[in-house]
Amino acid sequence: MDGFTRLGLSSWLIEQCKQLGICKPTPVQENCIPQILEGRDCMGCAKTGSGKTAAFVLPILQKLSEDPFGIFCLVLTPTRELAYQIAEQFRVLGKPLGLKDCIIVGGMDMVAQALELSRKPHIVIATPGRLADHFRSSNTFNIKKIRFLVLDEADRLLEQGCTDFTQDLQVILEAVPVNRQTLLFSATLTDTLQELKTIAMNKPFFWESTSEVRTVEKLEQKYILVPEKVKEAYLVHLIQTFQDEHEDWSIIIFTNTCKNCQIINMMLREFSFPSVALHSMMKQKQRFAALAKFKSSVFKILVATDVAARGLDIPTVQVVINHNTPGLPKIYIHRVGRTARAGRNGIAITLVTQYDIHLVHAIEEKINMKLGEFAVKENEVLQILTQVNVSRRECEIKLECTDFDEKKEINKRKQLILEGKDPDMEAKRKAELEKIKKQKKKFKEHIKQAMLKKQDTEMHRKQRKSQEQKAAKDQQ
Ligand SMILES: Nc1ncnc2c1ncn2[C@@H]1O[C@H](COP(=O)(O)OP(=O)(O)OP(=O)(O)O)[C@@H](O)[C@H]1O
Repeated sequence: MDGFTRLGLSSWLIEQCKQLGICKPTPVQENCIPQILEGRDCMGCAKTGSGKTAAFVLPILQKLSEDPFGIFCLVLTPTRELAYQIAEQFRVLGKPLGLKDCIIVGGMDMVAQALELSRKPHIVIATPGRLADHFRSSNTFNIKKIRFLVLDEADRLLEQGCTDFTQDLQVILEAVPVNRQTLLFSATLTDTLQELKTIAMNKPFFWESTSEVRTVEKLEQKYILVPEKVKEAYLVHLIQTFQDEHEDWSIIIFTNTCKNCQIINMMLREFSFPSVALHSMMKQKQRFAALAKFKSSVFKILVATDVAARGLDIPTVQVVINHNTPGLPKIYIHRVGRTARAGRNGIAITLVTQYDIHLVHAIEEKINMKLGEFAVKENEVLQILTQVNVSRRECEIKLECTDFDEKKEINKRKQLILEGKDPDMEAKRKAELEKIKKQKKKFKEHIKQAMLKKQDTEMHRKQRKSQEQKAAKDQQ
């Protein structure tokens, strides 16, 4: 019997899978699909690029085909780009059903979205913030009868990171029926397991891929130890090398801030590299356009913040470069998971400064393997060092001449107002917190120094005593 038939999927769905080159189920699909078809809640934790999306899309489509009504399923996901990608999988696999889907994400026209929602699509794919806004502002639709609630990248949706989804999630969870089927997927579920169990309350089936190493086998993982000030020269050298040595190449570079992302992209363009940026300070239309150009290989380099770290499935990406070492191992796992997907090869190179070595140790402990050192021709880097540093500085100055920082400040204030907070009060509160933090740090340092001094005095006292005892013995 065919792999997918064995799992209980209908022939029309199997035919759709074949058209996408999906012929044999991956382990997460093999284990989760039958349980979902049986009606159980499910938590699936499997490595990046292992087919988790189809593991929930396929059984949902099958159930929808048996009893079609809208709104049948709600999928929540942390980023806008990911929402579009998931919608595409539903569309392609669900084509024979005449599937109606609706994407509800920030940065797009809210009135048009409300209209679409009122037309009762079968599947709604949303980022929590915008969907919660719809609930707060209108009552033209409801999701009281949905059969499935999916949280893709579930752990991220529960985290209180730079974008905190928890309040919006609360609004949404109050609007969905209790007797729904809840499906939670991610490559890094385990840290948030207890919280997730409060959402998937119906004795969830939990499946985790059993593998010692948390990243995929075909991913080569390397690091380069570099001083902070010469990172860009190494970056340019690495890209140049890949360009020279490979015909068909495609790279994602992860950076720590929107500003850095913008500057690095500007700088790479100065060196005539085909690069494009993706970060949250860009307008949504620009974000989609950038990603589309990268996906279609018009641009071979995507410089991105962590907005692109999770879920994006771009098979042509062979290299991931971490311009900064991620502060959390799970962010590392998702970032490097943008390459070596679905059994392909890939390489991830992390630029590490002397201050980040402890972060690398934490990553190695989490993924259960050591990163190897990437050999670099230092003399070649030295040759371009000055040119690259000048170029970076020029780009910084160019950016300072635009209203980038101002825009950032305005965006922050807008966000605070949306959250019902007073931006000026918040700024005051932040400044006070900062002051307290500094005082605490100073106090800690003071105590540390006092302890060291005490230890030092104690050691000297012991040394003196033992010398005196020795002298007394010698005299005797
Ligand atoms: N059974 C299969 N056989 C071959 N390819 C598959 C199979 N299932 C899914 N794929 C393909 O594998 C790729 C990765 O799948 P997907 O994006 O669902 O990964 P994921 O597990 O969600 O990864 P991430 O954790 O990064 O989000 C996609 O291009 C998808 O079409």
